[in-house]
Amino acid sequence: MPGATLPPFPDNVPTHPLLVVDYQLLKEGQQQEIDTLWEAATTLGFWYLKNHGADQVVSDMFDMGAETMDLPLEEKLKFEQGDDGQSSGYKKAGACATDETGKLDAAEFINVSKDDALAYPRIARRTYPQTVNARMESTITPFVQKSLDVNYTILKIFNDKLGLPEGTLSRLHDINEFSGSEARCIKTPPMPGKSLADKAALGAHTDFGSLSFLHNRLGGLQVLPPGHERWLYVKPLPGHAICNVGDALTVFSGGILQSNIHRVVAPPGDQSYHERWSLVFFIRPGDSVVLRALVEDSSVVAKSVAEKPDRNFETGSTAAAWFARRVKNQRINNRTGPETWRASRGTEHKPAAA
Ligand SMILES: O=C(O)CCC(=O)C(=O)O
Ligand SMILES: [Fe+2]
Repeated sequence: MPGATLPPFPDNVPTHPLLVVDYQLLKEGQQQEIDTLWEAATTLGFWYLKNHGADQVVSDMFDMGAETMDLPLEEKLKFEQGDDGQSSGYKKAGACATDETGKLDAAEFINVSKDDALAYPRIARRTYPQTVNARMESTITPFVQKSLDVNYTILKIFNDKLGLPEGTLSRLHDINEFSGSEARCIKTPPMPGKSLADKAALGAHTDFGSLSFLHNRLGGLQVLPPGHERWLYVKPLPGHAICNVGDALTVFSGGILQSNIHRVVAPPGDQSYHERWSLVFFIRPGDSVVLRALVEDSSVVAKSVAEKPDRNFETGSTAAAWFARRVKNQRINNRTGPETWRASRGTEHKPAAA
């Protein structure tokens, strides 16, 4: 259960340290903090964020997740995301592949679209289980608003660093346009003694959108840092969110911002005997936005693209199509062979494409 006493993260497993960024100092415009953020975002693309002020609403979201996952499976399945590439709704464990061979994932989750959270009680995109509706105004909408605040603050800093005209990145993430932005609460059952390679809770991937604001209690998240051959755990730190860059920002910035590959495996050591809960808010570009490097808007981006002639930042895809393609091709019901998994990839397995 979220909030239960959990064994500590063991100190004998390989971890990757992340830079720590203080959100309050970012808000105050502290140059050193802005530079730390920039360093993290342009190298590994992952960092810890502290002093974000979201602890209470995160805890409430975990309660919402527990109430939802406690519903009978039959009830949850009425709200399944389906096989057409729609992300919002419930995803049962085992609905998605985690690799080319079609090995199944172990995580169930509930995704709530920011469009529904902000429009409630009007239905913008779809309906949800009653546990979600009951918490929409008290918990989910405040979490979405808080997460948007954090993400827009970071996007504004990236906008300046990339030398883009003021407001460019926020316009590409127009709050009033429908988008794939969503809140996700994930539950993974205990996986005691499971070999890590044997059971990925979530397969290796880059995030589809722009920025992810992640909260977890147990280990299990791993990154494969650029140039490394070994997966390394990211240790959860109390009160620290984990933030990471997604594919859309890599493309917009012409490869300056890094969207790094990651996965979720069984929590290490004694933690593997416990359910794993995590919570993410993903900000993604507006549905109509075409994913391409912003070369006309920034000489910094244009220079980066010119320096990477082997990479193609013209995806020819809108954010909506990019997102739907990736979601759809992970669904096991759509699998025809290894090509389906490959068709679900973003910037991670096709370095030549982005
Ligand atoms: O659960 C985690 O720690 C990470 C989840 C994740 O990578 C995702 O949902 O995209
Ligand atoms: Fe992810």
